[in-house]
Amino acid sequence: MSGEQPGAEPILSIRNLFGRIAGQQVVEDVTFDVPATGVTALLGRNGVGKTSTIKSVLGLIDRSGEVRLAGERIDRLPTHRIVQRGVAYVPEDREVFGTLTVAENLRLAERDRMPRRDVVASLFPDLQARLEQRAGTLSGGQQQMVSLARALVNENRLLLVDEPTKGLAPRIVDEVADALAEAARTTPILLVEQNLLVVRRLADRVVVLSSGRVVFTGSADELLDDHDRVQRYLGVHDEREAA
Ligand SMILES: Nc1ncnc2c1ncn2[C@@H]1O[C@H](COP(=O)(O)OP(=O)(O)OP(=O)(O)O)[C@@H](O)[C@H]1O
Repeated sequence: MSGEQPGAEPILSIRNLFGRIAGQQVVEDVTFDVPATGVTALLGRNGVGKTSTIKSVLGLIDRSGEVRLAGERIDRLPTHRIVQRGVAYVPEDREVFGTLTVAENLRLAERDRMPRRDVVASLFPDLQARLEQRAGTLSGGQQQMVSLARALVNENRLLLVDEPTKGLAPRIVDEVADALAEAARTTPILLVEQNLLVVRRLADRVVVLSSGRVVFTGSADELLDDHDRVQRYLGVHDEREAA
């Protein structure tokens, strides 16, 4: 957890964001900030629009509204320009190149002149032993490590990470959370996460969506300590049930 400086400029500022998929409104007038340090968790029941919100920020779906990265408007930029400005995306379902090796997957992601291979090696020692293995033959947890490593090999200003622990065994969930905690020491993260134990461990702030709209913003502890709210917004009693 980090102490946010009061009044510090947010790394991401979202105002009145709308997103559409196939003519359907899936993000409706969403407004929130991501502070310049720590982890902000984007929460909500299945299908409320968490992934669509991230995709709207990145310009991966049709969107309107105002999005600023450290004060600079990015809502009219194409996705590759947003990524070039230092926004990394770790999509849901990993999306590694299955027929390529781990090393090839990592090399393709290198954007900086001095890629941070040492950071990746120390965060994911297991991958170092598997550099020549085809990514499609890795376990789900190992593929998630590749997906995270592809983001962390570059220096970023913001990480957008979508459900990184989905479907993983508890021990692997801990490893992924360890890597995110380490990454968050230097880079702010907007994290979509269903596992509330992970949210409790990593997140400073939470933003809760319902039907494409923001229904709660506040500290992670404020939400998670309020079991009625957790039940109402997330459909589970507490973080143990959600895990
Ligand atoms: N490609 C698509 N075509 C049509 N509808 C879509 C598409 N992708 C998402 N949607 C719809 O948009 C809405 C928001 O989906 P989204 O994936 O953003 O929700 P989510 O909160 O991330 O859900 P989950 O937690 O289940 O991943 C849902 O009603 C979903 O069915």
